[in-house]
Amino acid sequence: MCCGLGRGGKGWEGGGVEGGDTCGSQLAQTSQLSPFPKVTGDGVICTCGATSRTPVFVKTPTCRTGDMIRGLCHLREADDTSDALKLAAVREVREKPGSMYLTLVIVLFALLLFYRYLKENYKLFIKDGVDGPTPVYIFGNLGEFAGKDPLEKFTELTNRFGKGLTPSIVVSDPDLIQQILVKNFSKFNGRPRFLPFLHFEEKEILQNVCGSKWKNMREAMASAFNNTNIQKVFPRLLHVADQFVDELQRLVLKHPQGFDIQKLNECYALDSVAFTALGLETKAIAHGEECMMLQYVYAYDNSASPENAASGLARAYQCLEVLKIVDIKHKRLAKEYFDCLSHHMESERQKVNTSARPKSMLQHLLTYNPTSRDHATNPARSPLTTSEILGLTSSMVGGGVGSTASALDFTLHCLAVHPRHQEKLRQEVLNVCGVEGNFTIEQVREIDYLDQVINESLRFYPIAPGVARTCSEDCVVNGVQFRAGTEVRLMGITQYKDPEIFPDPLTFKPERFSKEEKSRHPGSWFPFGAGPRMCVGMHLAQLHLKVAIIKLLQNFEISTSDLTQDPLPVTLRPHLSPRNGVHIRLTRIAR
Ligand code: HEM
Repeated sequence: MCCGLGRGGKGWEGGGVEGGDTCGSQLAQTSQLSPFPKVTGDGVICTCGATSRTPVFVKTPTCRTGDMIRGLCHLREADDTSDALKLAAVREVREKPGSMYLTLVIVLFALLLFYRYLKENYKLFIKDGVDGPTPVYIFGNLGEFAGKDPLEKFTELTNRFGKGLTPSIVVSDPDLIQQILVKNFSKFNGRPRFLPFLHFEEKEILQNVCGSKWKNMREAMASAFNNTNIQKVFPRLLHVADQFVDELQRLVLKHPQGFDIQKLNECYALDSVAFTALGLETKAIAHGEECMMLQYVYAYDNSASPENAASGLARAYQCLEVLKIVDIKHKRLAKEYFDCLSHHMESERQKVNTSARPKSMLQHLLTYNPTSRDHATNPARSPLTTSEILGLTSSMVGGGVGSTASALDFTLHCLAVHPRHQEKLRQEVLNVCGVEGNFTIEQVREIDYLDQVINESLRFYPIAPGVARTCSEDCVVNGVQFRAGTEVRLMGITQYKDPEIFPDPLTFKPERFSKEEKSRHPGSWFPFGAGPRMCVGMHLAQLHLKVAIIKLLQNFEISTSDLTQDPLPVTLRPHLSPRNGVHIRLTRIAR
């Protein structure tokens, strides 16, 4: 076990998809308290002007940036002033030697207090017996992550400090993971802030809320994603998948030597999530990047991505949330996007009143009304407010689009570079679903090997390399001390490459997920999270992936192109995504 990484900078947790942040609860705790006692009053010499009585410039910690700049300007002015003024200043200082000394003593005392505070804080993990890299005051272990791939750094730290606990606190022990996510969920039910630049409406999304509000919203959302509702929206999914295949056909004619399929996958993910879950036709496949909703998804993901330096810093230092003002594009798009969702929600509300049965998850939410009996047994259950429904609607787009698109990217890449597995899968697909045309949801669920291929792709390229929770009360789990307020990161990625859990981990072997070989510790495989807060859209997501893959395999052979890179270079946006696109070549299967 180890501890003490500086928080922020590099990290991942997207649309509910969490990852191994470069984190450090030591730093987190440092930043929660005001670092300096406020030192003002007569005779205190500072750059703030307001409290200064003399032209002597000493930077005190109470100064804000603006004040500092102003102070520095004063200093420059002072340099240029006449000797007479300088003499006057010196005289004034000489006249008040007592106040000078007093100021110095106060400043030194404040510095001493601050140093002791830091020292105590940075001993926290040592006291609790949690081993880890030595943190630097203020910056934690942030420096160790500078210019490095955060996933590789986490793996290196796990190797250095063993499986168990690593920074802020990162857990990679299957038993402890299971305990935290499932059995001790009541003490670890919150999720750390992963979107530093939230705009007003985004605060109500499921990924961000906690406590009884989360419980009520989650129950409503879980009931909207039940099996019956998923079955009802299945024909819509087939419809979007047909558009996906039509567009592929066009791209194959235009680029017979291969093309980058990443953007089209994003469009498919948005159109399918929006049409099935919200009953909204976004038409991203038709309009591409001109689609406003797609632009919003990019901006939203970017605002949580470590690729975005401003938000990376704001994740590390909460006070830097002010940098949100530079996130202008995201702000503009968030407004347009929420206006569009509100408008759609109202029109769906009209349809609910006129049609007998809800047809999308959104319509289910609009009619969600826990009975008074439910309310008596569980007071957290209450009808949803309009802004909660809007928040849940947005959770589906924010949580579902980027992650589904990335999962499709990686699975198609794996099929392109492993033609033998692709052929085996195609044979199963054709046997069950036929060589062309539509199929039923039951047929989709029959294709076992499809599950295995998707799981193995998620193991190779985990969209969510880990998930995160916040500890709500001091507790000891499996002999390990957790303090209230600590952020706990549960790492999957280190286990997915562990030969003791997944033998021969660098080989793509879907069969390791077959029923015969499946038995493994539940805390060592959780691509959709685990416990009460796991991905609420998992079943729908799997269906989206499967339908696209089936349609594609019915129509095309997938192979590599000259630009294919294997393994695929990846990045965090904030979930794991291909960094330079997904270059494949498709060949139409002749019938
Ligand atoms: C392959 C695609 C997907 C992957 C890999 C994925 C993965 C995840 C993960 C790892 C979490 C965090 C779970 C935890 O903290 O234990 C999560 C949360 C969430 N996901 Fe997904 N997800 C996918 C698709 C979807 C889809 C299609 C939707 C909705 C339509 C969705 C909606 C959500 C929501 C709302 C949450 C937050 C749940 C909560 O906080 O209660 N996800 N997802």
